[in-house]
Amino acid sequence: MRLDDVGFRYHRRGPWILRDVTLELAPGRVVEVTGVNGAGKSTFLRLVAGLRRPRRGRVTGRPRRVGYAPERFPVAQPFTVRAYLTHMAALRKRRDDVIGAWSERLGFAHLLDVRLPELSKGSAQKVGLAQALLHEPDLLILDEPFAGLDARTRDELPALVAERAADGATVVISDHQGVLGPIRDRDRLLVADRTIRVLDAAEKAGEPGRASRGERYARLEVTVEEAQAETVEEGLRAAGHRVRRLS
Ligand SMILES: Nc1ncnc2c1ncn2[C@@H]1O[C@H](COP(=O)(O)OP(=O)(O)OP(=O)(O)O)[C@@H](O)[C@H]1O
Repeated sequence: MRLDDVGFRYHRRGPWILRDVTLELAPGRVVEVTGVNGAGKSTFLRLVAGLRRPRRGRVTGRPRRVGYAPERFPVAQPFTVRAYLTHMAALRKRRDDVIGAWSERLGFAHLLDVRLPELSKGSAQKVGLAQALLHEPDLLILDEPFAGLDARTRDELPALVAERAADGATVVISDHQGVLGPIRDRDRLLVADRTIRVLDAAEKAGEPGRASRGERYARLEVTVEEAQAETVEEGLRAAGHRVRRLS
């Protein structure tokens, strides 16, 4: 799957959250998405999942079977866990017995008859994971899946992710807590300065790649008329500079 020159903002006149995003997400790879709070990781994952459409550029080659677990599973629904997952399985043309298998594996089988609003954060997270996994998606997207999980499930997750990838799926995950550590062979993307770049294997998040090769940088503050801001910003980016818009 590819993203070409993708740009996104939530509102027509709102600030750009992501711009000039060009990258490929390959089958069979685990891709970790890093970046500081508010950088745009969740927004990127929603674009990858197809829940948001880019305002600019194109997303092509998205696999048909997509599983997406949001950062917070929406519990404000009047169903039991079993009824909810039965519905999700039917939507995805899977038999009910996948529910038993996933609830055992993720350790919430004893909660199948509890209503969603009554679940703890961690248990709700597990139900969110189960609905994303039960149809064996070819593109699996997990937004901070480790938040609130108990240690047993947290330890199980890297294996689960590696299994999907071994099956040929692309797995894209934002991970604040470094739980993906056991998966050594993974790609890493850094969301920063309203765009996304691939991190070198040795590079740490937050360190500009070229600076680590000993180049020197200067920071300029440039003031332009508002009507020209976008053109100037685009011109600077096109010339290869890193640009951050302040207002
Ligand atoms: N639905 C929305 N409408 C308008 N702006 C939004 C919406 N969702 C996110 N944003 C804005 O987009 C920017 C990026 O947010 P996003 O949630 O993608 O970042 P993040 O890197 O996932 O952050 P965190 O690590 O805190 O979850 C933020 O400035 C946020 O306020």
